[in-house]
Amino acid sequence: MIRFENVSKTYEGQTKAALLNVNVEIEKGEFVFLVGTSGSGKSTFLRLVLREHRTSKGHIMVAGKDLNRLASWRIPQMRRQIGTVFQDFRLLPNKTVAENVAFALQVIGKPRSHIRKTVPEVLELVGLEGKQDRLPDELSGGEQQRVAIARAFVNRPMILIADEPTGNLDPATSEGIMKLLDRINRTGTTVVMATHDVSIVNQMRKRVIELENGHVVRDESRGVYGYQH
Ligand SMILES: Nc1ncnc2c1ncn2[C@@H]1O[C@H](COP(=O)(O)OP(=O)(O)OP(=O)(O)O)[C@@H](O)[C@H]1O
Repeated sequence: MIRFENVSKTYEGQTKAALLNVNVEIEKGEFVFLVGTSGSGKSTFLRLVLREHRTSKGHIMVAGKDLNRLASWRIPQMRRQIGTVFQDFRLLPNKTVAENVAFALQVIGKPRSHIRKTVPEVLELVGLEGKQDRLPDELSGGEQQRVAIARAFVNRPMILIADEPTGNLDPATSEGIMKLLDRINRTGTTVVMATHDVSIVNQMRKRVIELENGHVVRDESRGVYGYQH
């Protein structure tokens, strides 16, 4: 589903590479944690998958397509297949819960009848039934993140990218969010999540890819956050 072939990325004006000779293959339906200290290259990895940046060297294949060869006009179409969730939720503050989720479908031209049917379904899936008319600031952080996940998933993307989705949440709330991401993963969606959350990684026992100074230094199935000694 996602393949990095000898990928290096050096940002403009920088001498040090943010990623260096990264080779990674993520299969359809996998759940992968990306870990590593601040600045190790996790966000760069995710941004390259979204084609927010180009590689400096090497190739990235997403669903069989080489991102370097993708015409610019095809990028929005490619991104529709990838849902994104961030630490800071990024909801539209003046739209209700339902409107935030519906908006994701409106912008890709889905018919109104489809939106009317799909939005309540996905709100139920994320556990927000009854809260569809609230504004984001009338919700807890965990609920806001559920809206963001509903919005990312409503279009049933092949891949869900989550950059520190529990970074602003307490441990109990984070656990609920992880259960939800796990449930989404079980529908067949490939999930790639960058995190610093030790206890979550240790609890979930999924594949762990660790980056250090832009290198992959560890790639373990059913891994833990740090090395086991
Ligand atoms: N837009 C940019 N321009 C220049 N350098 C950048 C840019 N974005 C990231 N970098 C550099 O690339 C390296 C990797 O950064 P990246 O954001 O990928 O790390 P990270 O592992 O996601 O860190 P964090 O856990 O703090 O989010 C760092 O040295 C960073 O300073």
